[in-house]
Order: sequence, then C-alpha cells, then structure tokens
Amino acid sequence: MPRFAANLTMMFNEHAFLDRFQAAADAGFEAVEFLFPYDHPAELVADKLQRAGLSQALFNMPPGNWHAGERGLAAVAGREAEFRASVDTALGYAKIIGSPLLHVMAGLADRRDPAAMTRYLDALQFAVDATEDAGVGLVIEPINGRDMPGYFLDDFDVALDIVRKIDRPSLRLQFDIYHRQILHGDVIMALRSMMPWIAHIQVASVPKRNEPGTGELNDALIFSEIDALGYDGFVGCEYRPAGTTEDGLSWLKAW
Ligand SMILES: O=C(O)C(=O)[C@@H](O)CO
Ligand SMILES: [Mg+2]
Repeated sequence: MPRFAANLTMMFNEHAFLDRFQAAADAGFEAVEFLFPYDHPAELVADKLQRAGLSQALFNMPPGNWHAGERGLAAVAGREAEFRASVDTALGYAKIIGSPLLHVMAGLADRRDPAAMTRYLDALQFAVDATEDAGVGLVIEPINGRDMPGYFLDDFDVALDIVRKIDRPSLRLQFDIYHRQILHGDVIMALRSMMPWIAHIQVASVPKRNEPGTGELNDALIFSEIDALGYDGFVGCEYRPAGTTEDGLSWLKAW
C-alpha cells in the first residue's frame, strides 16, 4: 500500500491552516504536504507537525507573488536574485520543519525560449548546489496548462530530460498523476519508465481533481503499480474534497 500524505493546502480546509495538522493525524495520515509555510514561523509549523506525530513529505519554494498570479521564479527573467534568496528561505524552513524535499516552481515563461531554458537550468543548478549538503532534495513538477496557463514546465519528457541533464542525485521528478493524465495520459507506462527519477508522487481524480477513485482513471490499479515498482516515497493527496474532507476519505480506508 502506498504511504499517503494529506495535502493541507487542499484538504482539511474546514480548519485553519495550523489546525489541519492534527485533523490530518486524527484522520489517520502519517504525513502531510502543503504548498507554502511562509505565512507562519517555521518553528510554529514544526511544532504543529511534531505535536500531531506527523512527518513532512515536502513543500514548495516561495513562488513570488502567488496572489498576483506568479507561479514560481526559476525561469522568470529579471527574478534571478529573488530566486536565489528564495532558495535560502526555503532551505531554512525545510531544516526547521524537517522536510526532506522542496518543490522548485518554474514560473510563467516560454519553455521554447532558449534564454528562459538557460535561466531555468542555471537556477536549478544553483538550487542543487545550495541544498545538497543539507540533505534536502529538490523536485520539479510538470503542470498542465489548463490549471496553470503559461507555466514553463508543461511536459513530462522535457522535465525528465532536465533532471538527466543536471544529473545530480538530489534533483528528481514530482510525478503528479493528475497532471500526467491531462498532459499525456499513459500513466502506468510513464511511472514504469520514469520511476528511477521520481522522488514524489501526487494524486487526484481527473478531470475534477477530487478524491481518487472518482474520475476517469483506475487509481487502485495505479496504486498497485506504484507498490509493484518499489516506490517508497509518499503519495501526496493533492485533491479538492468533493464534500467535506472527512466524508471523502472512504477511498483511503480501502487502502
Ligand atoms: O499544482 C500542483 O500540482 C502542485 O503540486 C503545486 O505544488 C504547484 O501549484
Ligand atoms: Mg501537484
């Protein structure tokens, strides 16, 4: 059975953010992930995590001005200094919270623009150099353009090529089954071929991004495949509950 992590940005929204940790533990989760902790002191987030007896699976580096529509900085022109500072901020939080992984968001830029690709590769190289010695791994995630129009990294093969090009053990793929299905389909074959480069998996139904088992994919078969492939990381439940979080957890009880 995969080890599932509750995504506290999407799940348990019945509670204030800092109360979602205990709610996730009470619902049976052993780990959590979320987009961003930066509105709260790292020590407070760490305290909530520890009191609830949870592990942190990952969180994202600062994305720029999220509310103004920014979705990361790594490939964005003119934001290089801010990106480097954000690596420092994220690493500081990761050390205190105890997160083994950080998601580096690319931002809105044209992947076919050679200058943007060079900027992105340079940013990833910088981030790997800055975090590797601390034992904090990095992941990059292809995201579909329907949910995030204009996002730089919108192709799984391109993402894998980038990971292979940087060629450092601490840079890996975040394989979100929801994005994979929307972008390319062929989920199980992609899991099989990309598994050596995958450090984090996420799941949601397609197309509504609700609970697993409620969309067009056979999620039970995919979870069996993830097990069969020997994946020992977390599968982040990055879905929007169709009703209350609790009412929607029957799929998890089956596992
Ligand atoms: O949107 C997703 O999918 C994610 O995993 C986030 O980290 C980025 O918004
Ligand atoms: Mg995701």
